[in-house]
Amino acid sequence: MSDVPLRLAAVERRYHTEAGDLPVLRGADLALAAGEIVALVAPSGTGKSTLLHLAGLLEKPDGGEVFVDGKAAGTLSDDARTAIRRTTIGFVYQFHHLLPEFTAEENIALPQMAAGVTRRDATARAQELLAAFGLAGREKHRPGKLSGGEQQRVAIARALANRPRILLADEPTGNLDVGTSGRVFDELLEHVRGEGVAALVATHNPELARRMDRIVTLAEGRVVAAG
Ligand SMILES: Nc1ncnc2c1ncn2[C@@H]1O[C@H](COP(=O)(O)OP(=O)(O)OP(=O)(O)O)[C@@H](O)[C@H]1O
Repeated sequence: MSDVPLRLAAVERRYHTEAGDLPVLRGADLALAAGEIVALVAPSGTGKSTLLHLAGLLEKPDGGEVFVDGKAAGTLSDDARTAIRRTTIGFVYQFHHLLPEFTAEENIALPQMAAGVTRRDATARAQELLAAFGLAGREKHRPGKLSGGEQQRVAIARALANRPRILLADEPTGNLDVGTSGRVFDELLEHVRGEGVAALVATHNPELARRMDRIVTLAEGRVVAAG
């Protein structure tokens, strides 16, 4: 295993629009050390989601390379990229994207079963995570029966279920009221630190950003250090 679970090297991404080419990332470099938690704080429209999609191997860069655990993603087959997304990377979004017809426990067990874990072990891990997030007793609830904060806790637990080395989060508490957001965010950080996961977390909230190890921003399509 590499000591640098995630590295972006000279990554470029442009979108083709009716008005012409829109260069969003223009040689972005970023390395996450094992267990390091980095905040990505940048104005709207500067490319935070784009960078997270590339880091998560959901899209391919137009130039440069993304390295996951030292492996150049561009050299991998689609199947190998999918396997890395399942086992090495966890994702949390602003909206929870839980499956409404499944219980909290099943939502956390299913991605583990997709990665080859037995139902029994996946359910045990789901229960352990739900308890760690203060949701013991809510295992059989469907997402619609949970509060916004509880839904987001389940989504975070799901992202950690396969013990990823990397967590990518895009405004993970952006949909919650201020008080709940702060609490859920602290729980996210506690569990990410506890499990030694490297994390890249996009947020508009400077107060939440300061709780992380380091803050970076985007300027002219590149990653630069922020205050
Ligand atoms: N699929 C696409 N096609 C064309 N343009 C796109 C596409 N996706 C993003 N863009 C444009 O690229 C730029 C960066 O978008 P991105 O979503 O990465 O920004 P962001 O920093 O995450 O913004 P926000 O903070 O508002 O979520 C924006 O100008 C956006 O309009």
